[in-house]
Amino acid sequence: MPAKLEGKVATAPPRPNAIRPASVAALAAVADVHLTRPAHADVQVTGVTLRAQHVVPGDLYAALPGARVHGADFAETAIANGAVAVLTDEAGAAREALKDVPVLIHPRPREVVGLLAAHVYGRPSTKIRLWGVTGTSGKTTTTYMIESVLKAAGRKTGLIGTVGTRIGDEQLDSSHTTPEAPDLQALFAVMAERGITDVAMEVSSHALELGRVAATEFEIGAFTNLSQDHLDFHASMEEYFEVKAQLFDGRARKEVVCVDGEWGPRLVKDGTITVSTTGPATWTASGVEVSPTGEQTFTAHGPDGDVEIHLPLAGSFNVANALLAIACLHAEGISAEAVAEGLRTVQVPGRMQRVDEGQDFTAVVDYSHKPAAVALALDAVRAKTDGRVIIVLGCGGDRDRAKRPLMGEAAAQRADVLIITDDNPRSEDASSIRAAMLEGALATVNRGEVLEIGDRKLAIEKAVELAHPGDVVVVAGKGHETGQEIAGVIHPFSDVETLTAAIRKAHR
Ligand SMILES: CC(=O)N[C@H]1[C@@H](OP(=O)(O)OP(=O)(O)OC[C@H]2O[C@@H](n3ccc(=O)[nH]c3=O)[C@H](O)[C@@H]2O)O[C@H](CO)[C@@H](O)[C@@H]1O[C@H](C)C(=O)N[C@@H](C)C(=O)N[C@H](CCC(=O)O)C(=O)O
Ligand SMILES: Nc1ncnc2c1ncn2[C@@H]1O[C@H](COP(=O)(O)OP(=O)(O)OP(=O)(O)O)[C@@H](O)[C@H]1O
Repeated sequence: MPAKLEGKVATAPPRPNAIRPASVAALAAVADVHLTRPAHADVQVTGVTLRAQHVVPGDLYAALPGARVHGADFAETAIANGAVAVLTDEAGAAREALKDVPVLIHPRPREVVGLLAAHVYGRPSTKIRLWGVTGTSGKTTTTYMIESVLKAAGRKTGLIGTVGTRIGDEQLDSSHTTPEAPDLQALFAVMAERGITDVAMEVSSHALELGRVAATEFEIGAFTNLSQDHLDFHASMEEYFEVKAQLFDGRARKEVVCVDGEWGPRLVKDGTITVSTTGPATWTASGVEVSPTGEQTFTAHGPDGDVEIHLPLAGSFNVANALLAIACLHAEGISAEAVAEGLRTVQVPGRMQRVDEGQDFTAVVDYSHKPAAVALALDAVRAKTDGRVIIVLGCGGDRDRAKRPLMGEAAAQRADVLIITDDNPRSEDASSIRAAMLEGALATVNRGEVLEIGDRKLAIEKAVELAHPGDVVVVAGKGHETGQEIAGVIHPFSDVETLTAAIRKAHR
């Protein structure tokens, strides 16, 4: 019985026009894998994909063993869509559906799929300059900063990350922060084909662990910070760190590391460029001033002198993100003028984004969905108000359960009103997620009151209703996202739109 295809399938990623076909025999040699049917050695492969629904004629279908299903369960669909060869493991190769196609067998096929895709698409990462940013928080923001400055410097840029993918000014949706290896290699090839010279990209720990950035050469590897997250996927913080550290094992020609906190210093070796907001480093900042609307000015001190920075983003952590971007850009010879200009105009959707309907309190949407980020976001708004801080906060389902009480704790310690609500419960019972957050919130010294309102729209409306003049309402967790995933179905939901509507409805 062929497996049931998933209803929710992300849009197929773009493919390059110019393809250099490779024979399955050549691919078997590249990845040093066993080819089951040498009689088919000349079959020509023109693309690679690991999603059966995205196969186009001429593709190698990578049927990977997954945590939920085996890719070989979808081989019939892949072949019907035109797959001419399959990469899989021994178990996959035994499937009846594969009896007539050439099969490349590897004990861990995920490890070689990136290499094969890079070969088929002509090693595209060597044709562009890749700026890779990893770390728990700040990846999106730092890549947006790098992209904005590179544009100001006249480069043709691409961007790959959580909010979306950009090829020049064309915007595509992202289903992952870092795409799967074949999609990523195809994307690099498309970007190179369209004359993109520089690509700022987020490198998630999932990507490093799952080989999504195999056969990818980075010009710059940058590290923001590490705090608790994804402990459903990584066994411990130490393992999580070791995975992040893979970006600094020779894959990048230049390494730039934020050494604030305990983890960054462990990545420093001879030649590492460092940045810090708290101690000595190659790049430091001084004279940080915050305007009433949260914009920041500061002086960045680097090896060749100072750069005056005006940043339209609130939060002290954005000074750290900016320093990291500045250090990367300086290492690549980008002028101080372009750095100042690009940072002066940078905008990052859903990150400390203000919603201003002329109301008498401040309203902010922020993508903070990790305990450390919640703490920093609340500290940042607290520093700017004499009023109360009200936060609407949830926690995702089917992800790191250990962080739920810590999210509740971080918020309850800092907010005058914490409204615990839902945020992508996915397949889980939303009330049990809220209960775990509540447990953390009630186990600490609360600054104020804690409410529980599951319905996110009602929770946001309640926050607006409770706000007094001069207060700050923070709607945290979803940032730029446009949907709420409940029981496998994505319901349209935007924090910015909901907050805007709530303020208008309340005539504030
Ligand atoms: C832990 C993780 O990342 N898992 C990814 C992994 O899942 P898996 O190996 O278990 O695969 P599976 O779903 O069992 O499927 C097995 C094989 O069958 C294929 N298949 C499966 C179903 C189908 O209908 N058709 C089909 O072809 C799949 O493509 C796959 O090759 O491979 C799948 C196929 O690409 C991914 O969808 C899946 O991402 C899951 C859904 C996910 O949510 N990942 C998140 C956590 C993630 O990667 N996040 C990071 C960033 C996190 C952050 O920084 O906050 C990211 O880079 O996005
Ligand atoms: N350097 C930083 N240190 C701590 N918190 C940060 C930092 N930069 C951003 N944040 C917080 O994290 C939130 C997400 O920021 P951003 O999207 O840039 O991080 P990210 O690493 O891309 O996150 P994700 O991996 O979840 O996509 C922000 O809204 C802010 O609250």
